[in-house]
Amino acid sequence: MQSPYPIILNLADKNVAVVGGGKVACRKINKLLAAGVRPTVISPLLSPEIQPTQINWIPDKYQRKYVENMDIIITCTDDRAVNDQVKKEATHFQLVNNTSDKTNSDFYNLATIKANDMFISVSTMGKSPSMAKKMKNEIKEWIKQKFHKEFE
Ligand SMILES: C[C@@]1(CC(=O)O)c2cc3[nH]c(cc4nc(cc5[nH]c(cc(n2)[C@H]1CCC(=O)O)[C@@](C)(CC(=O)O)[C@@H]5CCC(=O)O)C(CC(=O)O)=C4CCC(=O)O)c(CCC(=O)O)c3CC(=O)O
Ligand SMILES: NC(=O)C1=CN([C@@H]2O[C@H](COP(=O)(O)OP(=O)(O)OC[C@H]3O[C@@H](n4cnc5c(N)ncnc54)[C@H](O)[C@@H]3O)[C@@H](O)[C@H]2O)C=CC1
Repeated sequence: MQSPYPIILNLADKNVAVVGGGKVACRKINKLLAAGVRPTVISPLLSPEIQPTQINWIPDKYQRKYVENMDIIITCTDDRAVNDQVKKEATHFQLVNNTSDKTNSDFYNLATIKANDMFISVSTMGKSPSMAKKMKNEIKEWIKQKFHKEFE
């Protein structure tokens, strides 16, 4: 992403779908739950760490009809063709995070630190997610030492 536009979203009244129910879906779902969203999850299988009671689970393979009224769609199946299909079938008004193809994605997720009224995030603009995670952890340590704060 050459020229990103950074924002903080209020998703309280938005419909958010996650396509896929594996390891990556679990990470995205946890962040959505922390943002006060009850996501709709479309996946035949759910990883054991995902609590079915916390989501609206559609236990089926992706079909366009399941995401028609969604504002945001995060697609993270292990089938790249399905992820591409989700992106292709989305309307102009839907924002899609295609987790398996950063060149074909409307937005990226960030590595984040939340503490009281502070929200700190790191992005490598898609170049190295593991570096973003590493840097986030180093910043967290630095802030802890400097300000003696606890972080989520
Ligand atoms: C483009 C982006 C799209 C998006 O997901 O939004 C994306 C894409 C991809 N990630 C991949 C791999 C990994 N991602 C992580 C971790 C995180 N990934 C996150 C974000 C993003 N990942 C967006 C850009 C972020 C940026 O700009 O820096 C974080 C920051 C936020 C979050 O997910 O919430 C979160 C850290 C959470 C934290 O804070 O701890 C780890 C490490 C781990 O799991 O421990 C690995 C394995 C190691 C590695 O390969 O680096 C692959 C390769 C898949 C493959 O082919 O195997 C792709 C696909 C591709 O690059 O096209
Ligand atoms: N952006 C990121 O942070 C990262 C992205 N990835 C990408 O994410 C993909 C998924 O990785 P994991 O979660 O580890 O895989 P996983 O194997 O744990 O989970 C895959 C999930 O997709 C579901 N699924 C498969 N076909 C489906 C369909 N047609 N409709 C709906 N759901 C379907 C399965 O039921 C399963 O729950 C990887 O293939 C990789 O491309 C991988 C690591 C990090």
